[in-house]
Amino acid sequence: MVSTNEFELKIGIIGGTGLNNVNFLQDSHEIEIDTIFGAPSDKLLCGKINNVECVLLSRHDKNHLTGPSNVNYRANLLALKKAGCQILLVTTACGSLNENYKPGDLAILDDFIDRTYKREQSFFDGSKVEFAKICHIPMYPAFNNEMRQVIIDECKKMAIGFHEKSTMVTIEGPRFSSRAESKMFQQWGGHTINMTTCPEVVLAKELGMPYASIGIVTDYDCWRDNVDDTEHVDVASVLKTFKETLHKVTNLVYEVVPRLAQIDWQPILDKHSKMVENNYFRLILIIFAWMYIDEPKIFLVLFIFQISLDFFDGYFAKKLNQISAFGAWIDVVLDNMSRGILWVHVWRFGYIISVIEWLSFSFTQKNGARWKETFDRAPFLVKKLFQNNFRNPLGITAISAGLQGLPIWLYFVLNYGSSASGIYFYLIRSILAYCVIGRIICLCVELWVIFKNLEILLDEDSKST
Ligand SMILES: CSC[C@H]1O[C@H](OP(=O)(O)O)[C@H](O)[C@@H]1O
Ligand SMILES: Nc1ncnc2[nH]cnc12
Repeated sequence: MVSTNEFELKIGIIGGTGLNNVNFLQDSHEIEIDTIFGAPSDKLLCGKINNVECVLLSRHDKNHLTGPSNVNYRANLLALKKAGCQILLVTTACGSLNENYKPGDLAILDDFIDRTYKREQSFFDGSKVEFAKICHIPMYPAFNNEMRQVIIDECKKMAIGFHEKSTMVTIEGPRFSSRAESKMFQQWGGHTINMTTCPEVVLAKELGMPYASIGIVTDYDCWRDNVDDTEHVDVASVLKTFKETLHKVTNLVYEVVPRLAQIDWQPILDKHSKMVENNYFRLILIIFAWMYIDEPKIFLVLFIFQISLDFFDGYFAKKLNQISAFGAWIDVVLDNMSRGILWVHVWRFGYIISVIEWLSFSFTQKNGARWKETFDRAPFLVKKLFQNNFRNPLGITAISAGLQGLPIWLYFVLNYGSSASGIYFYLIRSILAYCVIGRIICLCVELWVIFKNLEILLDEDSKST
């Protein structure tokens, strides 16, 4: 039995250069997975190592036709997550920036220096509702220490030449470094150098997937003085050393995988379910607020409390790396529910607003690749609204004032507004006018989303008949 506490571990393994077309899984079969960020580098190979479920993905595809800058790292990680993997074990062929890290050695990464500049570094780029918030993910520790310790223990047992720590410098490539760069990276404290750790390690963190990387030192890059020019890195030398080292890596993975399955991963991955519990609490508050809708004081306390819970939940989720696609989804569901209750109460035709909100939500939840197309060709207003995750004057007017603020303000005016006089009267009316303008902007965007997606659905229907 390989699971602990009913938890069935599935390990995602990303094979780097030299491991492109090596199938070291038992009972394997291929599956194809698409993601909202596009297709991964290759089909996924599902199988087992010592009875532990694993999913193998070739980083550069089986034929190594995808260069390091063109790897769709987001799709790769999301596809492995979609395939049910909770943790990621990866390999990377790397150069050495330190005399002690010899070709043929293994380096267990513990830090990185990012020198890439052409890659998508985050799922949270504002283009997907599933990843709608801004995510300032902490990067210490970058690599999972439980996994690193298992790899280190197994290297010791197997008497493999290895290094417990390694700061990886990831360059953009595809070219190797110049000598001046290579020497500079040494001075920066880099031990090893490759072209793929970034943004892979960053994206794994964003998805909350523990990640460990085994570096296979294949060359001394080009910083060494007084050596023959033929001893500096080139693709042939990388592949030659890799070939000689391949058995070490696969043997190590065979030993590491069952040991990883003995770790109790549940508490480590539990951060996610904690967020779900907070959302249950929010749901209860919304239901109570609903029950007290005719008693404004109680209603407003409960309602504002659940909104602040949403705000702090989002804030701490980001700080504690507890962000999940489910969290983002349930957030919007609860928002729509609570607003729906208000709209129906404050206006006879309020249900129409709620229906429009739910309809546009249902369309933005569609994962098909064509959803992205709708945004690529969006009118100016829509693009502007989504810019910087709604953190722009138009976004704040539409989302904060129009979408969130207007129904609460209407409720407030309905219960307290009529007694206001003098400057308060004008203040209340001015805020109301600002919120109404925001709601009209929202309405335009929602209607655009709905009609654009209806157009796509009808188009798909007409093609299939
Ligand atoms: C073919 S040499 C350069 C290439 O090798 C490494 O690939 P990976 O990290 O996927 O093992 C390195 O990062 C470069 O992409
Ligand atoms: N010297 C090097 N620089 C960048 N990537 C590498 N992959 C293997 N060796 C490398």
